[in-house]
Amino acid sequence: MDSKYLATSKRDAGGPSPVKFSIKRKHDSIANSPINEKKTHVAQIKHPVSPVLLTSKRASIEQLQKSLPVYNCRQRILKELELNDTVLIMSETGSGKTTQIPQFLLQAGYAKSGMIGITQPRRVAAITVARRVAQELSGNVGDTVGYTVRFEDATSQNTKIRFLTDGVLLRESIKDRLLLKYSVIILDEAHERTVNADLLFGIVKDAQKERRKQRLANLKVVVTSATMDIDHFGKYFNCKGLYLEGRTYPVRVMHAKEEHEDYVHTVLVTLFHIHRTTPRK
Ligand SMILES: Nc1ncnc2c1ncn2[C@@H]1O[C@H](COP(=O)(O)OP(=O)(O)OP(=O)(O)O)[C@@H](O)[C@H]1O
Repeated sequence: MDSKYLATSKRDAGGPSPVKFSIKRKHDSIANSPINEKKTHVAQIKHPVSPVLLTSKRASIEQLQKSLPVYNCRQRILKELELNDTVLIMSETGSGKTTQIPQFLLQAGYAKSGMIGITQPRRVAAITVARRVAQELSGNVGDTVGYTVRFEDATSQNTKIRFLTDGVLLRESIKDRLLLKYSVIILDEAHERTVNADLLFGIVKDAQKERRKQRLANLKVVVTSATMDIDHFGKYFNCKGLYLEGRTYPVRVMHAKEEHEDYVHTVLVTLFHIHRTTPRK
C-alpha cells in the first residue's frame, strides 16, 4: 500500500496512482436533514426467500460470530457480570463487543426484568448496529432489537435489546433517575469521553446505588472500549477490568511522514486511498 501521507512501504512500480478526492466538509446529511419527529412504524415486510438461501445466510452469520474474539470469552463475561454489578471490558476494535455482548446477555436471561440498553456516541452507529444485531437474531428492527435516536424511535413492546445514543439515555435519566426500564446498561465506546458519556458514568453509578438502597432489582453496568484506560475507569467504578485477547483483523502501524495542519482531511484521503488500492483477499 502506498499513500502520499504514510511512510513505510516503497512505491509500487506500475501501481495505482494516488487518487484525487474531493471531500465535502461541514456536511452531515443526517444533521442537516429536516427535523421529522416520528415513531418509526415497524413494518413486518415478508419477502419470499428460499429456505436454502436462509440456511446458508444463517450459517455464514454463525461462522462469523464464532470467529470473533469475544465469542470465546462469553462465559468469562457472564461470570464476571454475575459476580459484579459493573464490568469493564476492553478488547480490540472489531472483536465483537458491540454486536455480540448484548446477545450473550439476552441469551443469559438478562432481559427478563428490563431492557438491555447499549449507548452509542453517534446516531448512525446506533441505527446500523441495531440493524446488524436484528439480522443476526433473524428478526426485524423494532422487534426484539430496536433503536432510539433523536426524533426516531424504532422499538416496540417486544424490544429487549435497545441501542440508543448517549444523548437519548441522558434525557431519559432526567425523567427516570433510576433507569428502571433497564436491567443492564452497556456504555459502549467509553474511551471517546464525550460530555454525555461522562455524565452517564455518574448517572448509572448513582442509579445502581439508589436501586440497591431501595432494594430494587440491581442495575448491571458494562463499560466497553477498544482503548480505554482500564485502571482509571476501574478506580471510578471500583471494579476490575477484563481484557479480552484476540484480533479480528491484522493491524499494521504506519506513521505520517510529516505534520499536517488538517489531519481530518489527511486521514480521510489516506483512508479512501487504502480502500481503493488494497487488493481484495
Ligand atoms: N453492519 C454490519 N454489517 C456486517 N458486519 C458487521 C456489521 N457490524 C459489525 N459487523 C461485523 O461484526 C464484527 C464485530 O463488530 P463489533 O462492532 O461488534 O466490534 P467491536 O469490538 O464493538 O468494535 P469497535 O470497538 O470498533 O466498536 C465486525 O468485525 C464485523 O465483521
